[in-house]
Amino acid sequence: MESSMPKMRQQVARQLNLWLQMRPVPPEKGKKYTDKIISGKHDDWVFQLAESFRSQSQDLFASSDDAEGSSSDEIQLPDTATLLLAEDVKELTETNALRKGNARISKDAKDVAARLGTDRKQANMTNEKIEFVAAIQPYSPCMVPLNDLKKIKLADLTEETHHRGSALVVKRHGAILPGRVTTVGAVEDEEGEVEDIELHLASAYSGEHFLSQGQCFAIKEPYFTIRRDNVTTIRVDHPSDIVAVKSNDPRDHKSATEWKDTGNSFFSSKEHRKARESYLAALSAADKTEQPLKMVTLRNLARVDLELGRYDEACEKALASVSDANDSTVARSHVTAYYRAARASYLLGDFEKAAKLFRELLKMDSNDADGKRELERVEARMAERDLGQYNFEKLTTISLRDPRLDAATYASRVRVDRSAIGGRGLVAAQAFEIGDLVLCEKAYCTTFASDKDSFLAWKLHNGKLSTASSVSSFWKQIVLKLSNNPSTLEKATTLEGDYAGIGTEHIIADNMTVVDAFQIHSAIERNTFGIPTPVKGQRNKPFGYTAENVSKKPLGDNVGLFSIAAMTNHSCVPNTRKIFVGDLLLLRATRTISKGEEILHAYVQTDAGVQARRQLLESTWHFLCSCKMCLAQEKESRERSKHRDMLSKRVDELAKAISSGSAGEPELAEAEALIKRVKGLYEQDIYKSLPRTAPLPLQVALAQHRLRRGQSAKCIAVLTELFDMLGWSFSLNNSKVTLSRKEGCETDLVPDVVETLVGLGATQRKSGKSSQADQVENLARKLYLSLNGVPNGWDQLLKSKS
Ligand SMILES: C[S@@+](CC[C@H](N)C(=O)[O-])C[C@H]1O[C@@H](n2cnc3c(N)ncnc32)[C@H](O)[C@@H]1O
Repeated sequence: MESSMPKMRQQVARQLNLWLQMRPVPPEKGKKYTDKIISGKHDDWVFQLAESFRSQSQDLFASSDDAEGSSSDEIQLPDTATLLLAEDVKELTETNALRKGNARISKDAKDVAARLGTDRKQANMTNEKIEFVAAIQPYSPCMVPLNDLKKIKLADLTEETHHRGSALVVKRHGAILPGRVTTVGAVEDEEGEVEDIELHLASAYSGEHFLSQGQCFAIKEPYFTIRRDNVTTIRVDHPSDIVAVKSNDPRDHKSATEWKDTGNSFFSSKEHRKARESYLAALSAADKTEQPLKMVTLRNLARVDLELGRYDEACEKALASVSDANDSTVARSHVTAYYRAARASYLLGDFEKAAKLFRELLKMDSNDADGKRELERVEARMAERDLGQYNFEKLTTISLRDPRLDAATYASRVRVDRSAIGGRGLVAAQAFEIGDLVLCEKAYCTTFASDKDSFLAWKLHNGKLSTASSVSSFWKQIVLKLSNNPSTLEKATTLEGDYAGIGTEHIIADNMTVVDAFQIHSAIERNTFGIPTPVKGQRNKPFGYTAENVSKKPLGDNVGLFSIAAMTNHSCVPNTRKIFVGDLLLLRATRTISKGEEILHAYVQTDAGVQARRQLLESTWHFLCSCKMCLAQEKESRERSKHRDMLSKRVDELAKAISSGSAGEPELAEAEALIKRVKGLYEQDIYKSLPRTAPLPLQVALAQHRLRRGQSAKCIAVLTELFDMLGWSFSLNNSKVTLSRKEGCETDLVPDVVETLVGLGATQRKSGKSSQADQVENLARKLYLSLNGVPNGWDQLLKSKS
């Protein structure tokens, strides 16, 4: 173990370095932390890493807050759970190899309980550590019903294996330690044998419930293994591997009415899972004569399923409750049932069904205010879905309070097809102009760092320690959402990943949808989008809102799954730019796109060097980027790019001087010469129409300067050259204004360019050239939209320049 430590440290340092490259943290700070890890002053180097991440995170936020003059003491560190290290995994594999075929050693129940008590104390003591998740060798969930499995006992667990074809029936023994990543505890079987149990991420929701209830449950095809501390344990990773078992306890024998009433009181106290189980028990206890009771219970079940996010079932149960004519309160209860079924359909995004059900409801009671309001809501979603009619101003404001927006997906302008670049791709179903909305997609699932139940975890996967992020809680959320709503399974199961798992099949066993937690993990690794957080006082969009009412930036990332946008392949010179409004992802065209052309966006920041971009693309998405920009930059001599980098300092200095008004004629002449020099350092043959951004800051400053001086013609000349450098062909003469480009780019255009155009339009208007002014403004508006995503702030910008 000792000998491999330096290597491991370097690996971790590399990972951390890569991560830091992508963050707004000064390089010297990043280096400090990676050096610490490499030198490894303490034996427990991972603890040191966690600590350095902690301080690094604080520094990160301190540095962003400093700029705004606020304090960093607002940072909240997350709770913790399990620590499982690379070395442990290696050690485990070795120990397990030794164990194979040996008999399980019976555990002393008192010892287990005592150990759990100690663990609890330790868990509390280490409450400030960042959690670790270890992705183990994936294994399949059980796909057969409990009745088809052979019942075994704890004493039958003899090998470190998955015990396919068997099931254990157990209940909790002693305390449990619920964690966000892993819940540990002990279970006992009928024979009084005791064994440890670990419920990991996805299985924690269902498992914790059974454990905390002390209720009997079955573990299908139990995975018996050895923990890092050499303790044997049953490990559960898939939620559907845990099944409730009917209790034989006479105290649990109640009438259908009693169960229903119990369910109602659990519902009142917001104990929704317990309420659901009670209603289910009521349904199985009810006999044929109790039809009205069954109908009421079904409606109540639909209500609790809505609360639990189980929309498929909520809809089904609500509709099942309207089939009985003997119900004495038929009319009113049918309205309630339709309302619940319609709401569930709405929340599943099935607006057709929702509208149909609300209309049925209004036929029964045309005055129902809730029904009317909800039907209007559905119709608004349909307009968004069919016509792309969004009120982005309003949505942006709402998103600052609650990023999960009530909005529909608009995807009719694109289709999924085979791609010439790789696998499937998103293709334009129509032609687009610069700034056009190509796609607006509502996330299937999101985790925001500010969510109450979001947590951070360092992830250990295939021996590599990857970034600390909220993706772990996202994984947990998404598996839950898929299990709860089988009709939405393909939102994640059809996505590309490294581990195929159980594929796209809908498998139901014991009334539960089987979701392969490892398959989903693999799919989200490749397909998750990071969503930027608006930070107080910082523009998180080129022009857009400043996030005045966001008081602090929470620790961690915001992530979302957008299944349509996930089909988009990458290019470093993409034809769309992505912008987020809450949990909506917008793709705007950055150049004209023809019908049938593949839609591309940039997975990484395109202003990073070609090597850094390629490295990141390869490590996360496993492909070598061969877009035009990568090929050009690969061909270019390093001397030329180094030379440009050297000149960039002077470019920035001069740009600053010109913008502040302190530059005189000599500086202006130097600026013009420098632009020519930098331009000459790009090889024309290699770059052709690709963006060349090195002189951009100086060109922008110069164009603005000319405009301020009222030198419109000179301003137009600078702008024409600037656009040419960015790969655009721009022409502005007395009769016509045109702008077009062959290649797109996500990060080349800066807001200042658009502002200069707006200013130019205003100058033209003042000098009586109103038709030309209209054209310039129209063009500026398109660029504004392509850059900003939403029209917010455009009117103010126009007014400020007029
Ligand atoms: C988010 S998915 C995009 C959709 C994917 N092509 C599919 O069929 O599901 C990302 C994966 O697409 C492929 N991909 C994306 N951009 C690519 C590119 N420029 N060149 C080659 N493969 C690419 C890689 O396999 C990558 O891991």
